[in-house]
Amino acid sequence: MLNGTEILTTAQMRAIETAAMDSGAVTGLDLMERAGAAVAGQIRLRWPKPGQATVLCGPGNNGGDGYVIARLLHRAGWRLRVLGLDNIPGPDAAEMKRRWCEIGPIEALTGDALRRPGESSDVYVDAIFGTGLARPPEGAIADILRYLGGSGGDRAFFRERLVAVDCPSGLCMDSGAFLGRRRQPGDYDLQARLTVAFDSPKPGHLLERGPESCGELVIADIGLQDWRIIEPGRARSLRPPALTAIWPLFAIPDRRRMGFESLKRGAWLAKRESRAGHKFEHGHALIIAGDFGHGGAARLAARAALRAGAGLVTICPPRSAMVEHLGPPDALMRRPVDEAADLARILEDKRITALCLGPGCGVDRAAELLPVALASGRACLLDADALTALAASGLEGLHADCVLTPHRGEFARLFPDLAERLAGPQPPGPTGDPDQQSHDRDAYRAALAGMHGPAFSKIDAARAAAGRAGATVLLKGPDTVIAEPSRARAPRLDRPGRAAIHSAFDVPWLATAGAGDVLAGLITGLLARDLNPFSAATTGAWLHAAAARQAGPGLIADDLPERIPDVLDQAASGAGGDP
Ligand SMILES: NC(=O)C1=CN([C@@H]2O[C@H](COP(=O)(O)OP(=O)(O)OC[C@H]3O[C@@H](n4cnc5c(N)ncnc54)[C@H](O)[C@@H]3O)[C@@H](O)[C@H]2O)[C@@H](O)CC1
Ligand SMILES: Nc1ncnc2c1ncn2[C@@H]1O[C@H](COP(=O)(O)OP(=O)(O)O)[C@@H](O)[C@H]1O
Ligand SMILES: [K+]
Repeated sequence: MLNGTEILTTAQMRAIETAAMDSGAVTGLDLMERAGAAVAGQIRLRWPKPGQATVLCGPGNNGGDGYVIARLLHRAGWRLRVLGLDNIPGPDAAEMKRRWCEIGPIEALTGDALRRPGESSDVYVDAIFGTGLARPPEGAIADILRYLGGSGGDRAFFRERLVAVDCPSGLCMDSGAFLGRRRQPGDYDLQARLTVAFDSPKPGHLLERGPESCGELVIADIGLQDWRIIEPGRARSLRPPALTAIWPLFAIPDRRRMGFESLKRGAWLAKRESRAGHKFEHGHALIIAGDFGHGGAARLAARAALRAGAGLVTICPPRSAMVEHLGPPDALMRRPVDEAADLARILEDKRITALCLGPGCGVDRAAELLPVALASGRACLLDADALTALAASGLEGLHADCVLTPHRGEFARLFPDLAERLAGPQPPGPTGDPDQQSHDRDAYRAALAGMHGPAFSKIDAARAAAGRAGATVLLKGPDTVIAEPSRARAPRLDRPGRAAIHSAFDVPWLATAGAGDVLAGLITGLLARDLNPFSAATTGAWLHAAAARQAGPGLIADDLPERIPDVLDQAASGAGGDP
């Protein structure tokens, strides 16, 4: 299991490489040789018997890596076909290309060459584009990428044989979107068996289409440690399905420290054990429930808040629905809340440290109670109906101790413009595929021409939302992103708050009714225990997925809180890994 570590944006990665090269301690050629050697080594590990490899080299340094890989595989006894472009790449890639040319020929990088009958290879190395992808692939290269993605009917063939250098080409490493393609899974998206990335994962390896497209992800050390901090003992190889990590991410390259922050979960647990504290020292969480017949969601949240270690948890349905909450757990307290004044009265008790509003609440009731909840200044977890109410009120009254936990639909209600950007860039035409939309081809090309740089990512969206809300935002999904507002006194665009990705692609059974309510309860319990909003949200996301992992397929939301003790036990003993 992978422990929490840093991810780097492509800009940060470039900053580190530049710092390393500027120091004079390492050259670009050295780095390229190491990168190529890492990929060739991983290939030889998986295919111990030398076979035939086709290496596809693009116009930049990613292609340079490809020429190194070809040379090293050739030296190891492989038969090589190298397809490349007739361009003059940067000096390092040009030198690697020259060294390959002393060994063998370069064929033109065209679909026809790739498709030539009788030229089947055991391994195809995709060294076309890496971090330098600046716009959607077009023309012959787009054709090649579609072919590798199975447009010739060979999807399974390439999925077994494709090794991507740094990333599958066309994937935007800052967002996990295929540039110029639909954000949803598309036909012929590249799917590699293995991706070898350098130094650190990038957001695109973990978000959206990245995990599926990359296949097994190996992070190769190319000796850039001195220009960043590496957490001791960190795992360096991972399979996306096994990812459970929290990945703090900072936007500002800082050569001394790239911003890793251990969540110190072990220490946090130990602190709890060592406190000879009264139950109130572990906080008191209030869970607002809805009308009769809708109490299940709030009860799931309440159970989760108890399991997360809140000292006390009180559920607050309307008086008419109290009877629905008379069953277990007996640890749960019950108090009726019919209207805002009732809630205000309960909140006069200063020992109440956090509230959860939204699950099963009903939009009208959430709208009525929201102002009192927010005005109380208590830590507030807002989910489900509270988010709908919040969207209608224009985010009014939010403060820094609030955590919003929208899924995509709720996010779109709260931040329609951000959701729209996140759904794009959408090339014109119903399918967005120029081959299927020939009448729209000109418009498509015009749109592509205007596209530069990384696509707007889920991290960008969550960060912008957190900045706007002045609160922590957890945007749900298999690639949950958590962002906090800027902690700078005056919010600065170039200094956003922390962000983390929590990857749960390996537990698709978590997408089940009520799972979100449990997450809301876990985070509320942690808020009640005085974790700061960002830590509560990241820790809650981790606990949630870890519980789902333990429960396995067949999970229903009710199972999740019951798994928490085992998850905590394993985390405390180190067996479950420190997220
Ligand atoms: N910078 C370094 O020192 C190192 C870089 N390495 C490799 O270098 C890669 C980054 O290299 P580059 O920055 O040269 O970038 P890439 O090789 O990823 O691609 C950049 C080139 O492709 C062109 N390009 C971008 N999008 C295009 C499109 N849609 N259609 C046609 N051409 C397009 C650019 O104009 C540029 O010529 C990394 O991913 C990694 O594989 C490694 O060798 C390690 C060391
Ligand atoms: N494919 C998936 N794999 C893993 N986790 C997922 C997946 N889809 C959704 N989730 C997680 O499941 C939970 C579902 O929450 P939500 O959408 O609010 O559902 P509900 O309202 O039914 O509880 C969230 O924590 C989300 O991150
Ligand atoms: K690549």
